[in-house]
This record gives sequence, structure tokens and C-alpha cells, in this order.
Amino acid sequence: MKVLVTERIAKEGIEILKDEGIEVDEKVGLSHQEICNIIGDYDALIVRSATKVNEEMIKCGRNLKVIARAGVGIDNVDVEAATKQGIIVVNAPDGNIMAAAELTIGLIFSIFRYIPQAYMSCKQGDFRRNKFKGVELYEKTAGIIGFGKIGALVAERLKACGMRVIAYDPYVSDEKFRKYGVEKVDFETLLKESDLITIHTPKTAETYNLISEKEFRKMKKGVRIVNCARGGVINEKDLYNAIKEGIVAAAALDVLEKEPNFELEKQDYHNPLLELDNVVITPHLGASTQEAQVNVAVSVAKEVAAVLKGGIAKNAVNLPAFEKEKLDEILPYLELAEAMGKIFIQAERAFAKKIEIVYSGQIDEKMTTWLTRALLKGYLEFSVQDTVNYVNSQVLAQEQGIEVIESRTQESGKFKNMITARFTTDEKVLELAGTVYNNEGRIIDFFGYKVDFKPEKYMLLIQNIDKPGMIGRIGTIVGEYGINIATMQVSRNKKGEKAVMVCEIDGALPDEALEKLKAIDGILRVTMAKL
Ligand SMILES: NC(=O)C1=CN([C@@H]2O[C@H](COP(=O)(O)OP(=O)(O)OC[C@H]3O[C@@H](n4cnc5c(N)ncnc54)[C@H](O)[C@@H]3O)[C@@H](O)[C@H]2O)C=CC1
Ligand SMILES: O=C(O)C(=O)COP(=O)(O)O
Repeated sequence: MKVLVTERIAKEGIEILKDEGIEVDEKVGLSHQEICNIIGDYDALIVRSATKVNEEMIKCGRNLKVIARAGVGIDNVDVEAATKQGIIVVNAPDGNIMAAAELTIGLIFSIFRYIPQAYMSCKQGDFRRNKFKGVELYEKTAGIIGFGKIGALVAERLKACGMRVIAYDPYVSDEKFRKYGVEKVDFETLLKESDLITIHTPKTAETYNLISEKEFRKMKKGVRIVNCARGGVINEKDLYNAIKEGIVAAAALDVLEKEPNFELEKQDYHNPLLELDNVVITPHLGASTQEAQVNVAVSVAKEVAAVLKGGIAKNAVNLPAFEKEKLDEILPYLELAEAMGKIFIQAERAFAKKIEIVYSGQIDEKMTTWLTRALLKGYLEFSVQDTVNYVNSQVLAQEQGIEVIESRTQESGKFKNMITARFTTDEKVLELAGTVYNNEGRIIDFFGYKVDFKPEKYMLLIQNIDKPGMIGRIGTIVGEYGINIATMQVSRNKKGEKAVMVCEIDGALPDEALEKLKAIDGILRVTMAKL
């Protein structure tokens, strides 16, 4: 297994990967094209914010299983393209939040007291302090846009400075506002009442240019503004004008819409905001503390190692989050659901235009998303060309035009839990049901026949007329091909009518053997399922 690391991450992370026997190539400073040229050789890619992992790069990553972002923001990764290709995308959502919050506080003090400008002035021999009379935070209003993890840390710290803290975040519960003693306000109120505005949202279609000319016009004259989140949330041209017009007294930006190369000592980079004395700019330093860098590197290294070893990532952004502890509990359900998908498609070899999955009894909501993905994965593996996995199975099912309906009920009859899958093809509706007991998945309803078998690697699925001699004849033919029948389940609904046989066999039967089985008088259908 090989991992490409295209930006500097802490050695603690690299060591974790190497200790797991994973080969690590640290290649900092490669161009986009250079990465595209080599990414096909790697199983995983680790980046920070500077590498733009776009669709083109992802397509070149033919062997990629996981893309890890050693930090919070994943706006530099085309998650949709990765998902389609079945690649897990992970980030490190907590490791650098304190670092980013503390830098925000630092930048706030910088622009309230002109610390960077005063320092530069002193360095040049000019100690006139009348040029740098600041304002206090105390008793001023701070408006936080995006009251997530970093927003909340910033709020706590600003409250300690004696500020009134208000926040705008339509996606956060009232409970969280109460917990932090922060006033929940609408966007207009925040713009009108804040002496300080600090941005802590991700960059999304909704937040792009969130603060533009119209918003600046609503702000208090003399407002100060900080962006330690993402470039592009504030329109830079409009900020420039708002500063020139005196609406904004000062601004601090750790992030810019188009960021320079962080690896070069000197470069040709132009941004009119750099010409303004009351704008403080830092080179995307929010996460740059020793602690944060160790945290994020260790976090993503563990995730990458887990994925490459077939495990599950805790911080996958394109998979439902799942705690490791629950994994043992869910695993037999996952295997059962996947087996159900595989059994249906191999037994029927028909396109299911609709798949309804009913989860009954002790299967909680958190599990069902995974189980549906597992069932679809099992079904699709035999019907689509692409690599199918838990990441992309739902997207691929949608692309195939399959209507997937998931529901839950407490009622599960005599079983503690049950997964029922109803497959609608153009011709019929077929049902499979399974349950998990003693940590083992069992099929209990096989297309309308009551059975009880554990899905195994090779299975012979037979439908026949219920009459004497069938089992013997089947056993003879399978035996002729040197294959052992390990277990056999026979079920009928009515004596003398149709019956089914499900045999666990020790190896794959050749087509010729299947043809011979089909030729037996009274045999209606024969298929082999490989799980
Ligand atoms: N400068 C730097 O080096 C660093 C920057 N960041 C950036 O900081 C930002 C915040 O990170 P976290 O707090 O960890 O993320 P988070 O996901 O915990 O919080 C983001 C919050 O923004 C809110 N939000 C989303 N759309 C919104 C909208 N249209 N209006 C108002 N609120 C909206 C969400 O509801 C959420 O509560 C991210 O963009 C992240 O990339 C994070 C770490 C370091
Ligand atoms: O974690 C984030 O969102 C950041 O912006 C930090 O970016 P970086 O890893 O320092 O390039």
C-alpha cells in the first residue's frame, strides 16, 4: 500500500503509517499536473488546503481508496467526484479548531490595537504611538457568522473579554446558543449591530460572497471584520471598497479567495488588499501550531491506515459517521445485508427497478444507512462495471434508476431483528428476509419459502418440483465435479408443489455442471451465488 503526501504534515502522522507497513512518499510542492501524473500509483492521498483535489486528479487516481484532508475544510476536495469513484474522503474535524480559534482572537486584538502595524513602525525606527490609538473589545458587540466548533470557541473567548456576543447560524440548535450564552440573531441584525464581525462558516455555494457590497452597506460604520475561515466568503473587491469608504475600520484575513503558494520565499502575488494599511493578512496560519499539526496528522494517518486495512474511517465525510465500538455489533448485519443483495441479483439476474428495505426490531436508525449501502453494494457488484463500495453504492443505485425505499418498524414478529428486502423487477416482486442471532446473519425468507441458513461463500440455489429423488440426483451431479455439499436446506410451501433447495458447496461449480442440474426432470431453476 502506498500513500502520497503532497503537503507538510507532522512526522508523528507519517510514522503511524510507516509502522503499519504502509509506504509513504512525501512530495511537497508538486504542481497539479505532476500530482495527476503520479497519483495513479497510490492507494491514498494526504493533503492540507493547498492541493486542489479536483475531478481530473481524482480520475487519475485509479487506485485511490482514500483521500485524507489533514484539517477541517474540505472545499479543496471534489467530494462528489471521489464518492462517484468509491473513494472515501476523511478529514480531521477537531484537531486544529483551538489553533484556528486562538489565531482568530489574535487577529481580533491585532486589528483593535494595530499591533502588527505598530511593530512594523518600530522596526523602521518610528515609535510615534499617536498613530496607533486602538479601541477596546470590552462592552462592544461581536457578531459571529457560523456558530460551529470554531465559532463557539471564539464566542467563549470573546465573552471572557467582556463582549456582548451575538451569532448567526441557521443550522445550530437554540440549546447550543443557550449553552454558550450567545444571542441568536438573524443575518440583518448581526450586520447592523456588530462592532466586530468574525466569519466561521465553511465555503459553500451558500456562503460564497456572503459578505458583499449589500451587506457592507448594512454594517455599522467603523466595524472591524475578521476572516479565519475561507477566502471567498467575503467578497474581496467589495471589502476593499468598504474600507476605502470608511465603513470598515480594519480587517484581518487569514484566508484569501486566491491564495499564494505557501512554499515559495518570494513570488509575484498581487492583491489590492495588501496595499491597505488597516488590513492585516496572514498566510493561512489558522492551523499552524505544533499541537494542531500533530493532532491532524495523527488523526488522518490513523484513518488512512484503517481504510487501507479494510476497516472503517471515523471521520469519513462521504460516509455516515460511526463509532468504532459499534462496529462489532453492526458487522454481522452488514454482511447479511450485502449477502441479500448478492443472493437476489445472482438468483434472479434481473434489474430491480425498486428495492424496498424494511428494518424491523432492534436495528437503530444509525445502522440502517450503512445496511442499505451494504445491500445495494451487494446487488450492484454484479450489475455495474464500476468499483462499488459503501461510499458510492447509493449514488450508483440512483444513477441506475433504482428507486430505493428504506423504512423502519418496531414490529419484527418472533425475531429480535429483521431485514426484509423487496425487489421489484419488470415481471415480479420478490422478497428476501434475514435476521441476526448469536452474531450470525441468517436468511429466513427465501423468495417466499421459509428457510434458515447462513449465507456462505458458494451457494447453489435450486427451485424444483417437490417430488422424491431430487436431492439424490443433485448430490450425484455435484459430486461428479468433485464438489462437496456442506449443508443443504430444503423448503416447500405445499406438498407436491414447488420447493427450493439452498446448498452450501465447497467450491464453484462449472457451467457444465449447472447445465446438467438444469436438465434433471423436475428441476425448474438452478443458479449459483458467490458471496
Ligand atoms: N484558517 C485556518 O487555518 C482554518 C480554517 N478553518 C475553517 O473554519 C471554518 C469553520 O470550521 P469549524 O468551526 O470547524 O466548522 P463547523 O462545521 O464546526 O462549523 C461551521 C458552521 O457554519 C455554519 N454555517 C454553514 N453555512 C452557514 C450559513 N450560510 N450561514 C451561517 N452559518 C452557516 C454551520 O451550521 C456550522 O455550524 C471552516 O471553513 C474551516 O475550513 C478551520 C481550521 C483552520
Ligand atoms: O483545517 C482547515 O480548514 C484549514 O484551513 C487549515 O488549513 P491547512 O491545513 O493549514 O492548509
